Amino acid sequence: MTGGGDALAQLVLRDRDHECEGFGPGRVCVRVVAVARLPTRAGPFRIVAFWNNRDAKEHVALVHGDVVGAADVPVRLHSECLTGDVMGSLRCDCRDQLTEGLAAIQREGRGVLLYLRQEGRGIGLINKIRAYALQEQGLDTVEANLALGFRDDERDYAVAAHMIHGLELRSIRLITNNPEKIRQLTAYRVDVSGRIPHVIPPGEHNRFYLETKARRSGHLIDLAALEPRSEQADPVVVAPAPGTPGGE
Ligand SMILES: Nc1nc2c(ncn2[C@@H]2O[C@H](COP(=O)(O)OP(=O)(O)OP(=O)(O)O)[C@@H](O)[C@H]2O)c(=O)[nH]1
Ligand SMILES: [Zn+2]
Repeated sequence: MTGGGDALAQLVLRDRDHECEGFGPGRVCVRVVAVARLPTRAGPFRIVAFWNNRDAKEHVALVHGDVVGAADVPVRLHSECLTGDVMGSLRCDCRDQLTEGLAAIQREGRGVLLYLRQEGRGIGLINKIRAYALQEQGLDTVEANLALGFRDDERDYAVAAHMIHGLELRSIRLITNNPEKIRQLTAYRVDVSGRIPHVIPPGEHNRFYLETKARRSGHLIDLAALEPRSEQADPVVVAPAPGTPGGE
């Protein structure tokens, strides 16, 4: 069965009364609370919903193949980006990273994408839009966060680590360019047995953003080696109506 459904369903039963000392400074503890099939454009997944004891954020895992109890499982940690993931914003590379992350897991034949509700690298949607406004005045992404009184990256991966332990992944190959994710997960006792690079070619609007990630935030991205990508290349889904611009 796609997604190792039975083993995942068992986790819901296992976690009914789960309570541990928690992970990280916030002592966050999560429970697997629901599992269902999720056919996607990228292929078949199962979606696993997690409850946590600290806030109302509903984190989920998309699981493909048999992963419970497995080693060297490809794992992508995706941080929520409403503007990119949902609206197709070209200011960042998040939507392409999400699509490519799911595709990579399908190619590998198994894997997990954790969709983490860490909008704006943990500062939230309103503050991310404030940061965008500052970037329009010439600040880069790091400077904008600092000007708002935040660290350049407020994300903590304790919840992700607990989710990985909750799925009983023995070791993971992390799909990322961000060494901080590997550092934090390792500190939370996740066995990171390898790294799979996750580089999206730059487009016109996000080139400076990607350069800033490489230059200032330590991401392992060699932009010079990448061919530029043509943006807005998503095929239209609905054909223009006759009589409208672009229509018959
Ligand atoms: N504060 C802030 N957050 C942003 C900005 N642009 C994108 N984000 C957020 O950045 C997060 C994605 O993180 P990235 O730094 O792109 O990538 P990463 O996940 O750290 O690294 P990889 O694993 O290599 O992809 C999402 O939560 C976005 O909402 C920005 O200009 N300012
Ligand atoms: Zn984004």
